[in-house]
Amino acid sequence: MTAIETKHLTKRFNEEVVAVDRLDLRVTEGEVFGFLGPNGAGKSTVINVLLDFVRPTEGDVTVLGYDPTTDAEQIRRRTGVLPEGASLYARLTGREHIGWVARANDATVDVDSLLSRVGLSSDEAGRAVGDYSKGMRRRLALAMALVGDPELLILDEPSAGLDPTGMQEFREIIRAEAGDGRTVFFSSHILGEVEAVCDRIGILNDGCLVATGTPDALRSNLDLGGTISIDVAYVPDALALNAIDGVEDVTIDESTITATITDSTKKIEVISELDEHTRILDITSAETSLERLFNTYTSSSREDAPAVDNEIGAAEVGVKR
Ligand SMILES: Nc1ncnc2c1ncn2[C@@H]1O[C@H](COP(=O)(O)OP(=O)(O)OP(=O)(O)O)[C@@H](O)[C@H]1O
Repeated sequence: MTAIETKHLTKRFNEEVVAVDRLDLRVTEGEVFGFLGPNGAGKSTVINVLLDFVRPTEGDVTVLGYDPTTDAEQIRRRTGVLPEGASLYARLTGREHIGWVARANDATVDVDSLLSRVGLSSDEAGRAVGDYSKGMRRRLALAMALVGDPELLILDEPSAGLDPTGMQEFREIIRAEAGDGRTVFFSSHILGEVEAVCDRIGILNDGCLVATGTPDALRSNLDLGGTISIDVAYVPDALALNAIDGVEDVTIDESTITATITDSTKKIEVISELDEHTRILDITSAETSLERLFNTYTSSSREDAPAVDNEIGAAEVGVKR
């Protein structure tokens, strides 16, 4: 079943600002969907529309089968939200925060067990939030979003401001909470975060969805290739690697030859060419990072964004379910 669907969703704030432009998006129930885009791409606006904090200018939206403009209450009851700048009260303890959210939502909750799911010990739960680290605050805010056991979790930039260890811990918690069929929709401009956690990614640029798919499928669809580094016994005098179509930037560092491969099928030609002229000792091949893929999609202006080719208007390149 579909957890989130938008059809031709457009949000204009005024004549000049088109924050979301004819967005067609489908998130399946139970998947972890990463909504990725640079600052100002329109991610928060979409989230605000899903929760009826902002009304669309045009288009249709359903969340868990409900229309936010008429049934926002139903959606909010079934959805846990971690907003970008979730505010906490310095004098209240972690436990008191959870109790307060539970009362406001009329939910029963085992406070300590919920807090331990996000990595806050019973001892920490009793401390005032003013003493919490950034990571602890973020984890508490996530626990608040989990009160009531929501079907859908919407996380807006969940790891903002966390250090790499904090981000890693947060990723693990999100992955664990995504079990049991819960849908997770989270926005980020940090590619590594999305790549590590999500089943599927949608890349938003200038209010338009420019690609959707699994991280692997997005990478292979663009065939951005990667690099190959080959350790050789000696570097041959004449090397014709640059002459191979799809091979660029050949560099030699002592006995290591490295080349950028823009067409991944050409790796084997590079190896054969070297094998003919020297003795190969070792081969290291690295695929293109999703970083490059992200840059490829988001560095383009709306006019020259990569072609889109499916019924929802973005390059859907495979769904892992
Ligand atoms: N209330 C508003 N009034 C006018 N313009 C707005 C409003 N809210 C957002 N915008 C504009 O809409 C565009 C999209 O903003 P949005 O906050 O949705 O992007 P974002 O992808 O969430 O960015 P970030 O990662 O920086 O939070 C931006 O140009 C922003 O300035």
